[in-house]
Amino acid sequence: MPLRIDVITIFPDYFAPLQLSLMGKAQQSGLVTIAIHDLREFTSDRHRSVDDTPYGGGAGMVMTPEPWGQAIDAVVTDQSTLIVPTPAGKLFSQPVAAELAHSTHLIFACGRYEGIDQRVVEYYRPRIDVRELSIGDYVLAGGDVATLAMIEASVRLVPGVLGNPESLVEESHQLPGVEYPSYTKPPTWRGLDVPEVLLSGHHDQIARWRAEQSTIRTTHNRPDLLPGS
Ligand SMILES: COc1ccc(Cn2ccc3ccc(-c4cc(N)[nH]n4)cc32)cc1
Repeated sequence: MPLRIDVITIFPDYFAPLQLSLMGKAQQSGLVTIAIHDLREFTSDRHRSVDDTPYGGGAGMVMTPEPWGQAIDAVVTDQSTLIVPTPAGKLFSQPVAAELAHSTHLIFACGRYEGIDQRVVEYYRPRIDVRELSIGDYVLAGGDVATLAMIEASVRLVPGVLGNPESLVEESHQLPGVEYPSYTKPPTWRGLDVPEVLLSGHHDQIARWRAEQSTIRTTHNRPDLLPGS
């Protein structure tokens, strides 16, 4: 059963990259189907408006609920998971990507302006799985880039999408800490040599060196990922 993804956005062109590379191959292979929907197709006024002023005052505009209700109703089933990117959401992570990779149907609601009227989340929450997700503690201009990141991180975990599933085992965020540094040819580049141990053929020494390098890198860059932190 392929993973179906429906993306609802006012900027469909943001999702052209999903036709390229691994994401494109995943769709051609039939493992994943991705459909992009323009929210403005679900408006009913002459100006195809999707936003209005916020109740309670405040800067900016808020996206009105009805176009979202029409758009989500057009694709939702009882198997759907509705994902709403937002700076206020739970943090997206590799474990969350793995969960999404094993879903049946994902609907991404890509907001803009200051976000989407909260009643959209409130309306669907009793009916289907709804997840408000952040991709990090910084503020984007909308949910589109967050959706691209979450789709890429999740689809690459769909069984069969990655040619070599072996590469999933060692990568960062699956094992404690971050991955060790990588090197390839040439053995010397602008006077810089590849660490000798990697050319030695001693696989247990290489494994030990890589584990040490992972700990050094994690301690320096991501002490929060160290065991017991
Ligand atoms: C209340 O403050 C703001 C609220 C929203 C915005 C812009 N914006 C509109 C929709 C939307 C969806 C997701 C995100 C987002 C997600 C992450 N991790 N960073 N930024 C940002 C979004 C600006 C400010």
